[in-house]
Amino acid sequence: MLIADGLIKRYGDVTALDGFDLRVAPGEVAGLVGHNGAGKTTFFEIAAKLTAPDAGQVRIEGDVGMAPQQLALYPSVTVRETLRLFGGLAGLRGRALTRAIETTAEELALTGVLDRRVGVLSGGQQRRTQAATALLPSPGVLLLDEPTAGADPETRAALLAAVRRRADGGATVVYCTHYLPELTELAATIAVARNGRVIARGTGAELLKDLPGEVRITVEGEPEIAVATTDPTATLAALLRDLDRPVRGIDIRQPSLDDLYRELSHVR
Ligand SMILES: Nc1ncnc2c1ncn2[C@@H]1O[C@H](COP(=O)(O)OP(=O)(O)OP(=O)(O)O)[C@@H](O)[C@H]1O
Repeated sequence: MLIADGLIKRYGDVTALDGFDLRVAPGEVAGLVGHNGAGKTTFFEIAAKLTAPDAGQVRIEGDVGMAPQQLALYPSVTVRETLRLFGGLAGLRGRALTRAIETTAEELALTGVLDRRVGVLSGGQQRRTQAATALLPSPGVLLLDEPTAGADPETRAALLAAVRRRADGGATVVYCTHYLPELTELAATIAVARNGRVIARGTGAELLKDLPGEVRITVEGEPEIAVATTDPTATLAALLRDLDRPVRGIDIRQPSLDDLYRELSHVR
């Protein structure tokens, strides 16, 4: 469980967090989205106790595993040594540590590179190694800051599956991304951050409920008609009733997470 309550964090005259609240339950993946500078990374740093808030608090049950946005790995040691180090720091020893390294390497497709030095790995392999350091000890709380940035589709799929598996095993996960379809794949709830606060929170369906979709109709000899509506079926029926020319095409577009994001961030 993770509860952040009224976090405030200032850097000089920049207010990075301005009353940031977030509650995430065990077994839940909360997708944290928001514009550059919204305060997501600052929240992670406070939750992981890397920095202290000026006000407010974070309550966490269990250990924290964090994959920071910037790769933070030692280039001159092997992947296996890296995982040994992080697993050891999390308290794993002996056979339990060896088994955790093997399982995590397997699920993140790192088995073939376990004995290669981190510095010679591809960007995607380094990304997976970074994620593995956080996932390996199966911590109670996972903070993942854009873990799939620059990852190819296979890497992305492996990472998402591994994250979902940890949540299904009871972990509390906060997953930061600018790539919204990932949140659907993760069956994540959503927290939208803006200017240092969480301004919308819920499941995708809850947040999309009041957002308009669009109905488009092409009628012979007329320009296309496009109508924004929260009730596409009723709107379509009304439009069809009033038309006296043959219809050439109908397109109904439901609102998407991208629309939600644009609406809430006012990025147009
Ligand atoms: N150590 C720091 N010193 C000064 N300012 C900082 C520091 N860390 C963050 N900030 C500022 O705080 C604000 C929030 O930054 P933060 O990195 O938390 O945003 P973010 O939502 O993670 O952005 P991004 O999507 O770009 O990763 C920004 O204006 C940033 O410049």
